[in-house]
Amino acid sequence: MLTRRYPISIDEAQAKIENITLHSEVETIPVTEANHRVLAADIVAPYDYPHFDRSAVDGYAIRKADDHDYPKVFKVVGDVPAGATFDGNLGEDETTRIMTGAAMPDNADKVIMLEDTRTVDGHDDQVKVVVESPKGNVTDAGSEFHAGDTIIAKDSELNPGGLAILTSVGMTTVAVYRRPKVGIITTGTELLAPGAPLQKGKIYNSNGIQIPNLVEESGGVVTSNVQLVDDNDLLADALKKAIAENDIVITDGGVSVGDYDFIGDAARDSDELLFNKIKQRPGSVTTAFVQDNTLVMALSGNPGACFTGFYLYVEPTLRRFMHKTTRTQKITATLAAPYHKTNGFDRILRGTFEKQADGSYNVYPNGSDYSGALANLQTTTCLIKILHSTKPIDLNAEVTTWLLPFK
Ligand SMILES: Nc1nc2c(c(=O)[nH]1)N[C@H]1C(S)=C(S)[C@@H](COP(=O)(O)OP(=O)(O)OC[C@H]3O[C@@H](n4cnc5c(N)ncnc54)[C@H](O)[C@@H]3O)O[C@H]1N2
Ligand code: MOO
Repeated sequence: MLTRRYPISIDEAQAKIENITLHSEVETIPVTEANHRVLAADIVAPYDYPHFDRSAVDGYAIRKADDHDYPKVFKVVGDVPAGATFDGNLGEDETTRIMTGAAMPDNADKVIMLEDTRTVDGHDDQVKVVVESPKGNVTDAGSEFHAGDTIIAKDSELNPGGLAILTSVGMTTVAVYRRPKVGIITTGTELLAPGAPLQKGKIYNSNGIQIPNLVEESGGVVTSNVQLVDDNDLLADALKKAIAENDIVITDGGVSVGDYDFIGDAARDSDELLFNKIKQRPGSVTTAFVQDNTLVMALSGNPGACFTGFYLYVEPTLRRFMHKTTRTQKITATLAAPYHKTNGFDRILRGTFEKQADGSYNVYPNGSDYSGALANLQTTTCLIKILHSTKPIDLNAEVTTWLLPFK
C-alpha cells in the first residue's frame, strides 16, 4: 500500500530523534576494555594516593634531625629499591640507600640525591653528603588525592590516562554506559555479495560494508548485518528479529514508493512513526520509527544518501545512547566554490573544508551531489547544507556545515 508521506525539515527530523527515550543501561566491564567508554558513576578514591610516603629521587633517606653541618658522613644501614620497605627506624646520622618510588623508612624525612653524595674510601657502609639539599625529594602519602575524593566524574569519557587512574587505585572493573547494539538489514534483489561474479543489472552491496563500519566507528556494536532480496515476508521476519535483539536497527533501501519498497508498511504500522519524509536531498525518503522500544532508522539505498543520513540522524543517536555527544561539528562556513543548482528541498552536499588563519572555514562541494553517487565518499570531509531556493546560492554565502570526524 502506498503510504502518505509528510515531509518535515532537517531540524525537525533531528529534533524528533533527539527527543526519543533511549534505553541506555549501565554495565560493568573490565578496565582493560573501557577506553572511550563513559562513566556511569563518580570514581571515588578508596584510599589516599600515593598510599605511602615515597622517594622522588634515587639517593639516601635521612632524618630531619640529622640534616645539618655538611659535608658530613652517614652510616648506611639499609638499601631500599622500589617495591621494598625498610623495617625499623633510622638512628642518629644513619641513612638508607633508596631508589625513586621506594617507600620511605618510617622516620625518614628527606632524600639526598645520589649526585650530592660521595663514597667513602675503605668504608662500604658509609656515604658522604657533600651539600645541604634545598628540597625534601619526598612525595607524601595522599599528596595527589585522599580517600573519598572524586577522582573522575560521572559522564566523563575515559581515555588512556583515565584508565591509568582507575588502575592506580586497584580497580579492575568499572561501571559504564552500554554501547548500543545495532542490527543492519540491507535490501535489494540487485545486491551482490562482495566476491560474487559481476552481472548486468546487479551491484555489489557497498552499503553493506559502509554502514557497519560507520556504526563501529561511532561506538555502536554491530550484532548482525543481513542482506536480503526484496521480499516483504523476508524483510518482516528479519525486521522483527532485529528489533527484538537490538537497541537500534538500520535498514537500507526499499524505503521509497516503488513496488518493492516495503519499509513504509512497517513504519506505518509501528508503535511510533517519527517521520517518513524529510525536506532534504539526498535522502528525502529517510524514515524513522520506534517499535518495541527499538529505534528503526530506514536509510535510503542510494550510497550518498545513506552516508548523509547516517551522519545527520544515526551517528548522534548512537553517541547519545552511550552518553556521548556527536563527533561531527556543526559550524557556519563560507561556500568558497560556486554551486549553481536550485533545490526544492534543502540540499546536503558532500564537501571538503579548509580552516583559515582567522579560524573560519571555507567549504567546497566535492564532486557529485547525486543521491546515488559514491565516488566522492572516500574524500568527503564535511556535509554542506544549501537551503532550498528558486535561485542559485551566492558564491561566498554562509552555509551550515557539519565537519565529519575524520579528514
Ligand atoms: N516514484 C518514485 N521513485 C523514487 C522516489 C520517489 O519519491 N518516487 N524517490 C527517489 C529517491 S529521492 C530516492 S533517494 C530513492 C530511494 O530509494 P530507496 O531508499 O527505497 O532505495 P532503493 O530503491 O532500494 O535503491 C536506491 C538505489 O540505491 C541502490 N542501492 C540499494 N541498496 C544498496 C546497497 N546496499 N549498496 C549500494 N547501492 C544500493 C539501488 O540499487 C538503487 O540504485 O528512490 C527514488 N525513487
Ligand atoms: O531521497 Mo533522494 O533525495 O535522491 O536521496
